[in-house]
Amino acid sequence: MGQQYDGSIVQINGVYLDYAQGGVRGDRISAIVEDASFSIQRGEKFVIIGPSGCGKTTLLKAIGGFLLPLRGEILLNGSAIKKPGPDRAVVFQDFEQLFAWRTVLGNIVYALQVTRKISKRQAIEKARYYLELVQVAAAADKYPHQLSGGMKQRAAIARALALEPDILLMDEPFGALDAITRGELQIELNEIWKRTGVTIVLVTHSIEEAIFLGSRVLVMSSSPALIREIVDTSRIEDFGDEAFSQLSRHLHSLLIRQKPVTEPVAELAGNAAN
Ligand SMILES: Nc1ncnc2c1ncn2[C@@H]1O[C@H](COP(=O)(O)OP(=O)(O)OP(=O)(O)O)[C@@H](O)[C@H]1O
Repeated sequence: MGQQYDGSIVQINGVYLDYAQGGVRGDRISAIVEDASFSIQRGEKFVIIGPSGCGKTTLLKAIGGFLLPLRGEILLNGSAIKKPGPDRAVVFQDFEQLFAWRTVLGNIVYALQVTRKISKRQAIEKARYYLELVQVAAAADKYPHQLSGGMKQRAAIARALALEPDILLMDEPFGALDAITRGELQIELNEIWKRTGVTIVLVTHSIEEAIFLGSRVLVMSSSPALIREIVDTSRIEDFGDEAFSQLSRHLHSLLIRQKPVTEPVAELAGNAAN
């Protein structure tokens, strides 16, 4: 509204989000997300972190088009988002995202056939390519109940990628996995991102995961649900290095102590608000 399009893949201008119908009461607004403004660049891994219940999923839902802003606007490639679409594929935390009565391959072929005008042969070819990419090709003919949690998540990621969306929206995708599988999938997600260049918007509770996966990390606060800071984490490669620890302390202080750290992290973190 009045804000010029800045060329980014997602541009959020003064957005208020609420689940209540008619949440505006006179001048007062009771919103879950208040006055959010930021942009997500094409091809970045944009991570959203914040205390439980602060509105991370709500923000993701709004980018997905499942929830329309009470005020403000969300632009996708310069046009206001009005509804969900296959240009934004979603992966949830829940293991039960696949149709139980279809095989892994069948799940992906079905998703492709309802969203893309391609033949069954092309859909199978594409599905096999993405199953290979996320290293779950051996389970192509299995049903979801025959898979481990990690394999189900891989299959859900393959299905989302097969749609070749502009944006992959991921809501705590590894939150229900054991630590070892989670670590493996984090590494693989970085590899998949390097190979596909897809824009990823990912919600997590984990500071370590946010730094490891994110190009930038948006830190939200609760009550009120505002954006505290957007931190540049693009140069961090490894869990072990000093820069990682420094950013981890900085995010920890924003999230847990809710006050800025005194050490000079600004240079490292940068102020990446756009
Ligand atoms: N469908 C809904 N209807 C009404 N209120 C909702 C709905 N979904 C979420 N909320 C409320 O909106 C607020 C933000 O929820 P949201 O799920 O976005 O938070 P979150 O930061 O993702 O939380 P968590 O980290 O615990 O998953 C919470 O107070 C929640 O109770």
